Amino acid sequence: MKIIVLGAGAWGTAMAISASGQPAARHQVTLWARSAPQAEALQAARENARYLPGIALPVALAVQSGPPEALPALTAGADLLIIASPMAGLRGLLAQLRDSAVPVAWLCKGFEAPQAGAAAAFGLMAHEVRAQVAPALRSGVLSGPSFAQEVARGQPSALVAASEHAAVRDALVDAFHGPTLRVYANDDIVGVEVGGAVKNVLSIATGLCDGLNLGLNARAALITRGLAEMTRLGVALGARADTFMGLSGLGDLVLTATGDLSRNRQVGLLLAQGRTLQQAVDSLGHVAEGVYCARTVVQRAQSLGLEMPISQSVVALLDGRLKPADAVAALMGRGPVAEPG
Ligand SMILES: NC(=O)C1=CN([C@@H]2O[C@H](COP(=O)(O)OP(=O)(O)OC[C@H]3O[C@@H](n4cnc5c(N)ncnc54)[C@H](O)[C@@H]3O)[C@@H](O)[C@H]2O)C=CC1
Ligand SMILES: O=C(CO)COP(=O)(O)O
Repeated sequence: MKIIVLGAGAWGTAMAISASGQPAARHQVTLWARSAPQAEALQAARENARYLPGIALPVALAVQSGPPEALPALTAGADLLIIASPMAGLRGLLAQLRDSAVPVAWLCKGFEAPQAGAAAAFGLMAHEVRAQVAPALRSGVLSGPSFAQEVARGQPSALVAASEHAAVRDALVDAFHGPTLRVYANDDIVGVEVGGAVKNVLSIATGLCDGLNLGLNARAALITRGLAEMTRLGVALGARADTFMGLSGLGDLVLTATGDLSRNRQVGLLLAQGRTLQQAVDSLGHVAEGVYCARTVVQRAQSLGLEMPISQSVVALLDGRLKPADAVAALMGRGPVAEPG
């Protein structure tokens, strides 16, 4: 297959390495960076020293750059396009690809920030952005528990490919399923996207919990009640409940709530140490999507009449309305609730 990965951060680079194959070549893969100097640095070092240091690019992996306006021409002969930008870059890239006949999948996990002058009062899921700017595109999402460093090193991982189009799901399985990476198919794109977005907010909460040394009981309670929150929002938005017991729900939540490679978890750990949000974000050098989508998660829940107490506490913390210890007190001080619920 001819695959073009748009976005040369940690995750785009890791997925390009995985599809390209090492040592045996698998697919014909091009990694596109929006900045020419970044593409030149990648090409010269054959390594993404800025975003994924210490991992060599496969010999067969091509690197390109160019203005986004050139993407329709660059991508015309491909079999599959992968958008690997943060959520903030999705709308612009989809707009460039709106007339493409090539299947497209995005890797970003979050809700888009509310757009100035938009009809909707709150931010959108990725497939809702696609419906606005590229309604004819055949598209989907690839998500699930997957730290870039581990996938790039060929350590065993599993992902979920979600799309309403069987052809898109099949293209993603053909492109990425292999000896070290399993790709499961799912037609519940709402569930997979909600799982990928909300787990980022919950990872900030568990980072905070661990940074405050609240203990393993507290972390298990946060993960479990967080999963209930995530499922409640997803089902209200049209997802199937069982999707949240899969890779992009429980799987990604467990990974990023407990794994120190998670940038969102790192934000929580740093806030617990008394760093400001700005200091925490600046020290990462990578995007932590939970910081940008937490408010939207809560707004969408409130617009549906739902409570998401953990996510609401994260928003209050990010906004500076609550100090870490007060966020814990607010959660523990809630009245009794029946389970499941
Ligand atoms: N790093 C990981 O392990 C994983 C990340 N993801 C998701 O993938 C997305 C990207 O994450 P990373 O690659 O880790 O981020 P990163 O912070 O390592 O790199 C972001 C990349 O996107 C580029 N970029 C930023 N704004 C852009 C725009 N407007 N248009 C085009 N490109 C733009 C940057 O130049 C940079 O190359 C995020 O939504 C993240 O949640 C998903 C699974 C795993
Ligand atoms: O989504 C991820 C792994 O599945 C990466 O999580 P972070 O963005 O928190 O690093």
